[in-house]
Amino acid sequence: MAVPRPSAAPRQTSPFGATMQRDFARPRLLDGTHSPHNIALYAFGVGGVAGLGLALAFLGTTLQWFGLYLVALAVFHFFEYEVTALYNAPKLNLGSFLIPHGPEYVAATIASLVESLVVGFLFPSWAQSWPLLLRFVGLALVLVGQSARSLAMIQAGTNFSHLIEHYKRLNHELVTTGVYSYLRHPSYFGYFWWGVGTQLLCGNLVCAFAYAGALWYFFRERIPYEEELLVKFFETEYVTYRARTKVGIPFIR
Ligand SMILES: C[S@@+](CC[C@H](N)C(=O)[O-])C[C@H]1O[C@@H](n2cnc3c(N)ncnc32)[C@H](O)[C@@H]1O
Repeated sequence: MAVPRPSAAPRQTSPFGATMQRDFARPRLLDGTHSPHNIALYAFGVGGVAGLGLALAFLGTTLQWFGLYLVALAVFHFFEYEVTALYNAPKLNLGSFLIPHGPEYVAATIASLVESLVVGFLFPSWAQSWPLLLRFVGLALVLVGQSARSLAMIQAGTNFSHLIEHYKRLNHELVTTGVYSYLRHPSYFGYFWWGVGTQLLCGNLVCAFAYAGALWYFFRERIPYEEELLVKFFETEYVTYRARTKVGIPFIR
């Protein structure tokens, strides 16, 4: 999850990196990347995860809470794509689904499944003793986190990008209104609390701490790096804006 410093001439890579560059000026759905086959495949994947989650949750299985996590996961990825399609169409490509999301992300999802399985089948009394209140706190965090993230993407519009931009585009404007008037990184705030919330919802004590730690470390590295670039882009305008806003992730200022 380490993020290179600007001085290290960073280049962001992603399984979709090359496509992302190429797609920038193209109309969506009219190129090979957005072929009906590819769209169908991704929609099937997201829908399948949501369906599996709903089945686990509502058929009263041992993995019922993990099932709700799968539903939250499917909703998250669907919104990443759909909000980009509606509010940031020039940057839309299949990478907008944010699937896959990197090896750490896959490992985190598997870890959550493993903990849910171990606790559910080997220590069922521990699973039953997990306070319902904590599950509701988790659900509330998932809802707040998802809303903050989607709202940030909507309000930032074409100023939002899934990858950090290293050069200022002519039409890149500093967003300081709406949710950005309180939080200067609302999509990161949302993702952090959403992630922690999913594990409280599952009743996964180890993963709740592990997710909080990993996400905290990731954003503690990423935010100063992104802000260094934003100061270069917007100079005193960003410095002033930074001084009057919060991050909303513990111990990151
Ligand atoms: C993944 S988005 C995250 C945006 C923001 N950090 C957040 O959490 O909502 C990263 C891109 O957003 C841009 N960005 C971040 N804050 C911004 C702001 N207040 N106004 C305009 N662009 C911003 C950065 O230049 C970067 O290319």
